[in-house]
Amino acid sequence: MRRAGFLIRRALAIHVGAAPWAAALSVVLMVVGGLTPVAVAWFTRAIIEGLTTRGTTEIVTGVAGLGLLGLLSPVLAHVSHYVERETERRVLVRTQAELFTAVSAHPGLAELEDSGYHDRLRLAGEASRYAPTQLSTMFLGVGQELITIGTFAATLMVWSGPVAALVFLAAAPTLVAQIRLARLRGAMLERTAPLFRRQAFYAGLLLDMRAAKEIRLFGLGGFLRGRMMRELHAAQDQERRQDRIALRVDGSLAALTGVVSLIALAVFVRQVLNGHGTVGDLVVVIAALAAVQMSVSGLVQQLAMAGETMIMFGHYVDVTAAGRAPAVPLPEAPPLRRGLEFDDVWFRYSPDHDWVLRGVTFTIPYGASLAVVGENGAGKSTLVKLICGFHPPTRGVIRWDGADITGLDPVSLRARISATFQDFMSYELSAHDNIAVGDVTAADDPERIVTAARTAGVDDALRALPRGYDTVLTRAFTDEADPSAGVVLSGGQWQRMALARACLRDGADLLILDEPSSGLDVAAEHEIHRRLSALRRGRAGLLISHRLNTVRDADLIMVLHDGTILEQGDHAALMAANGRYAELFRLQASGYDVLVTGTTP
Ligand SMILES: Nc1ncnc2c1ncn2[C@@H]1O[C@H](COP(=O)(O)OP(=O)(O)OP(=O)(O)O)[C@@H](O)[C@H]1O
Repeated sequence: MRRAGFLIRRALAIHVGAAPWAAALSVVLMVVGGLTPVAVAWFTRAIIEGLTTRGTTEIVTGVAGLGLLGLLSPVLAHVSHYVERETERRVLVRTQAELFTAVSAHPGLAELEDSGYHDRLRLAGEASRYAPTQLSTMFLGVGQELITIGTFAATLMVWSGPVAALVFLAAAPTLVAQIRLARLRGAMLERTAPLFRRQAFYAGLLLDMRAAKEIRLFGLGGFLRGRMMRELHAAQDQERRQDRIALRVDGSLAALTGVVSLIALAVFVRQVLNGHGTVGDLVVVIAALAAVQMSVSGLVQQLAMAGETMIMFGHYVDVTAAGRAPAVPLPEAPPLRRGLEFDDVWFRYSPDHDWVLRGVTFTIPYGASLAVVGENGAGKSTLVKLICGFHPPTRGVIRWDGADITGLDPVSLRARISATFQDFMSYELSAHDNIAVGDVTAADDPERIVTAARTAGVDDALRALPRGYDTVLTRAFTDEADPSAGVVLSGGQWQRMALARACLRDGADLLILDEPSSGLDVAAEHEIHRRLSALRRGRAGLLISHRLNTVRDADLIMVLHDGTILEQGDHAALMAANGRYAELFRLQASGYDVLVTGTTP
């Protein structure tokens, strides 16, 4: 109950904060709406009493009252509709801003890699569109129904206290049942969330341009569609089961209320026949019974929806509350002058996973470069995620100029790092914007964008596009008037774009390059590495690569194997040691000779 109260207060706060005048108007409309049915009943009674007793004043009062209500009601219905729509719009602006601020405020990746968080996020996203408005509207709706029921209760009491009590007691089980049903429905929504998420995933995959080639070549359409439909059927089965329970409960309780109203009506008709009351009184009683029945079913609907909406809104409140800035702001990361140090770092993605890093210790002195090599899954990219503060080390410390990075403000730390990730993004934006996302402060400085593109060796290719740097790099949003407007780059060109993004942050203290040239041809790779080693100069550099010819210039080379450092040293030392590095280097060099000269050494 305390949680329900908290959620309603939060929804009302969003409503009032987004549209204060609309909230005030809604309260007025609620009171007017709640009093209207009883006013209609009493004015009708006045007319009937006037007609039977020839009382002109009563007839005039009744007709004037009904006429006024007849005029006001439709106008107020339109005003109310407008106020609701305007409130929805303003609340949506507020909730979308709040939700996406919270999502991007998460400093790490742990939440985003958690499927439970994605379910909550999906529900929170849905809730942000309607829940706060619906909850506050329901709160007002319940208020309106209670005013109507209260005023009619007083009316029925005038004629027969016990019958009035019976009518209201009959409504009690309905209300209790609705609260139970709302809980069941909430639990059902949580069970169906993962099913709908997977259904959306398969649907998205079927529509994804990047997946289109493999889906067609491997004939995956039917397979993926089958999985999508399986998830949809499973989710709908849960919904159907819930709807059938609601049908049984609601149907029985509605019949009970109907029977009780019928008994009450028979009692009142008998009372009038026995001379205790007039035809006008009977009209009011009939109106009261009908109104109470309507209001109870209105309340039932409001409460049924309120329970469900509250659970959905709860996800919104939880998601937006998490990821807020810490109460005590962390100190900013200082400029890197000494270096970056890993001190006995152990890491696993969760307690259920195996260790990925097992006691890794190394230092990248400022001004020097470290190259990390090792087989697939050795933990190389995980090192990058830890340096960027996406995950904290499970044990051990990473120091940035001597300071533990978990104690530093992550935003300021990342501002001092530039990186190309192995799984870099290809944004469906213009070529200019695709580079500018590396440092949005350069968005209005074409000179910096072009310089970065030149360093990454992609400037010529971008100039040759139909609209140069303004060409949109996707065919998904093509302009019908100009079909050449959208262009798709090659894999290697996209990799250069990712490099250009990293080059744009030319003031960064640490440059991280994770497989920066895996998609480039041999000549291009050589050229790019020449430029990148110039870029690394005068700062700390971390290069991860499977192509050992690209790492030989690094000051220190580290071979990672199953999360531990197998060997380290510069190229010459490692070759002399004749260990794993030397073995791999010779293997690759022989492959290269076969490729280039057609001879084996
Ligand atoms: N988000 C994650 N959650 C759980 N396990 C993960 C996650 N990311 C990576 N791993 C696991 O961590 C291990 C190391 O992965 P990592 O990407 O660091 O390897 P890598 O050395 O960069 O490999 P590659 O050369 O193939 O890029 C792998 O076993 C991988 O399955």
